[in-house]
Amino acid sequence: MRIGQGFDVHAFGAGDYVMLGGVRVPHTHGLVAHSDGDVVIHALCDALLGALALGDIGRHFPPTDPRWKDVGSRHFLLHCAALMIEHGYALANADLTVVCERPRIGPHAQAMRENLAADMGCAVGDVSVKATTTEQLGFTGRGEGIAAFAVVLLERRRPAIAVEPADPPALRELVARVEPDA
Ligand SMILES: Nc1ccn([C@@H]2O[C@H](COP(=O)(O)O)[C@@H](O)[C@H]2O)c(=O)n1
Ligand SMILES: C[C@@]1(CO)OP(=O)(O)OP(=O)(O)OC[C@H]1O
Repeated sequence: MRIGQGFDVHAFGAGDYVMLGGVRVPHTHGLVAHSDGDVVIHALCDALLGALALGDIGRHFPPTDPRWKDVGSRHFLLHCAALMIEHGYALANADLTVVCERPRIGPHAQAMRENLAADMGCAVGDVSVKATTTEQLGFTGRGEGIAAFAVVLLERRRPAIAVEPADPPALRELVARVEPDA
């Protein structure tokens, strides 16, 4: 078994929605980022990479690389899930906490869980999405941005297989064809 944790922050900027867990959530602001700014997925990617001791999201997708400009973060998650499979691990469970005053996360948590589970090739019941405010304290409390924490546990459930870096549809096909309980 391997454990990993991840943390990310993005500041609010211009816009009228935020991407969180692959869900487009209407809001009074957007998130400033090189990619789509999905702070939930970035924290989850870092937790997966941390569990595998493979560095961090910026090592795999440098924020200076124009290829990742405005890219949807589910691409990054599929890549990390493929690395997990390549190294012979499956997700036991993931537990995520989103920290912000607004937007409210509760109404969107189930849709986020479904997206994240689909991208990691696991059951929705293995992915938890929680939220909290910081009681108006600190940068999240002042409404300056969103923070997210992720913890994952990986189980060695299958032999390692070779995975070539690939486009999102190919990564999705790879994740889908590996049964969660295989
Ligand atoms: N952005 C958020 C923040 C919180 N929630 C939900 O509200 C509950 C109470 O939050 P406190 O910070 O006052 O403890 C929390 O447990 C979440 O269920 C939310 O949906 N979105
Ligand atoms: C996701 C990446 C992609 O270039 O950029 P950002 O969207 O700015 O997000 P951040 O969490 O600051 O950095 C990680 C980068 O890999």
